[in-house]
Amino acid sequence: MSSLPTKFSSPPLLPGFVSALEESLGRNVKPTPIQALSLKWLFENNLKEQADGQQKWKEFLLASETGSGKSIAYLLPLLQGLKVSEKPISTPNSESISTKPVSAPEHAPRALILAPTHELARQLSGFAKSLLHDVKLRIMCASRANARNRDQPGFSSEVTAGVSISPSTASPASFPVDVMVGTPVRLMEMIRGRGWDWERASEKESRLQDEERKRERETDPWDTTEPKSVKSLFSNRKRVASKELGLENIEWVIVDEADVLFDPDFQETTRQILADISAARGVPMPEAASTPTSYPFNLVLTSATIPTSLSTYISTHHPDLIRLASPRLHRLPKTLKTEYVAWTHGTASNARWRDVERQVREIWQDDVKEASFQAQGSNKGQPKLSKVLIFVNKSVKVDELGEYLDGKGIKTVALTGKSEDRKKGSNHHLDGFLRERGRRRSHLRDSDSNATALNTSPTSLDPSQAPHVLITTSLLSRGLDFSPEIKNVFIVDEPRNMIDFIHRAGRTGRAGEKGRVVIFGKMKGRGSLRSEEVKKRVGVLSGGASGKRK
Ligand SMILES: Nc1ncnc2c1ncn2[C@@H]1O[C@H](COP(=O)(O)OP(=O)(O)OP(=O)(O)O)[C@@H](O)[C@H]1O
Repeated sequence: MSSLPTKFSSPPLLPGFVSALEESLGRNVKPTPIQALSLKWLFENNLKEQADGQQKWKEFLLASETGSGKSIAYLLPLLQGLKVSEKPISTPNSESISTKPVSAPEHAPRALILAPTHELARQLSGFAKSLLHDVKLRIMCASRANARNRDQPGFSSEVTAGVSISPSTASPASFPVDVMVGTPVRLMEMIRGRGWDWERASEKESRLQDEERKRERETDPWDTTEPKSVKSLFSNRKRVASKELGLENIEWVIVDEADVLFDPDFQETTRQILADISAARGVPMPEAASTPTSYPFNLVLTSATIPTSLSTYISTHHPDLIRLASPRLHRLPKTLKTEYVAWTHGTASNARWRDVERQVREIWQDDVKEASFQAQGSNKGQPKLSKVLIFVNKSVKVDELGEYLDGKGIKTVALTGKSEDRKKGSNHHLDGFLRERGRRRSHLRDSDSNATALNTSPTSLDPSQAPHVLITTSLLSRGLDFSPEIKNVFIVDEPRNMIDFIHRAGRTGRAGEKGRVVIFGKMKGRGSLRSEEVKKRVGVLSGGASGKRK
């Protein structure tokens, strides 16, 4: 362990990556434990092999607690690997383009990043882009917002590093994409050809992604067995449109949130994509192989939790995969405090919502007290109130709670798999809740007065005008890097299992910041045994620290 790198330095990293990291995360940024492991094993070894001319395809698992920086842990080796082996970009007049077959797919990236939701795909592509201010590579998010109109060729304004492509000037050939980020379903659409029933595909994707809908059966809340597989997403589809994504150039595949993407719901699609890439690169995979699989590309899986299904998949198919795990895997981040709140008005929905409202208001009262204590006589104006992220188990409860709080003058964003806003493909429905990183933010940090002026207009500070509460199901519990303004996560319904709990709780207390998880439950009398059990199990995840009961 002593030989693990303790700083990001160049070399081995290209100087542009070090400056981008410092710009985004601060001058004295140091690798987190999982990043140190990845720099050593994934990055340095790769360089050595490159130097010896003996490069082999690698398989890695990066496993560490939520908010511990797994994205950078894989992005650095990936982006540098692509940059170092980059070939000169073709110009529009070059031979390679003029001889390109008319039917060739629009994009032939060198890397794919798979994520379970389009919100995460979009955030990851933005995150990768923030590392590419100086080192230029092209990132594209394969979200629906970028999909071509069915009747109109061309593609819409897109995310690239350094270059913004607009529909009028965009030519995939003149701006070849290096990294494509997307959900398995959307990527499959691009690989196999869109047209195999777009509407049904999107409906099914929403259904798969909405944990509440796929797990709305009564189970032991601590049961981590996965739900039954759904039928193939692709069996009955017509393929009419041409393929948008060529796979023959792919050298890296990252499977983010691998435990979800290899669970029985997604596994078929994920593995189909891997098999398609393999075949495109000249190594067809035998059908229904339960034997070890060697893909002709680097494969990196990441996860904050390793359920049995993922572990079994890895042991069966990738016995040589190198597992890099941080010491705190399957623990809650150290900076996360857990608290328990008893239902005081009974457990019927409306009674519960009153307790939830009370807790939200208490947090804001504390914020006001804290702000006035800090201001001490100086007139600093309206205080900034914390944002609260609330998880419930069912979509119908998301809507109910949203309506209740809105009725009480607390503006909310209530999101389920079916929410219309999600279908637009951008992340605007999460504005104010997701973390913003990159040049703009670090510039704001350098000039606090400007930041204050920009972010604290009276309307944006007023929770009856600007949403300070986000309500959702487990749908948004995976991978999203929420703003540090979300200091409180409420777990209103009993968590279905500990894996689900870890991911929900882990939306706060990220990157060493303080966070608080409030777990509601029946704390006395009949039905309180469940809460006792929850408390015990959460205590184990926190390293034995017991939470406070109100
Ligand atoms: N070395 C570092 N120092 C400080 N902050 C960091 C560092 N590396 C990453 N971060 C920040 O930590 C936050 C969490 O990172 P990231 O989203 O990659 O975590 P994660 O491990 O993937 O979490 P999850 O399991 O929830 O997906 C991000 O805001 C990221 O910018």
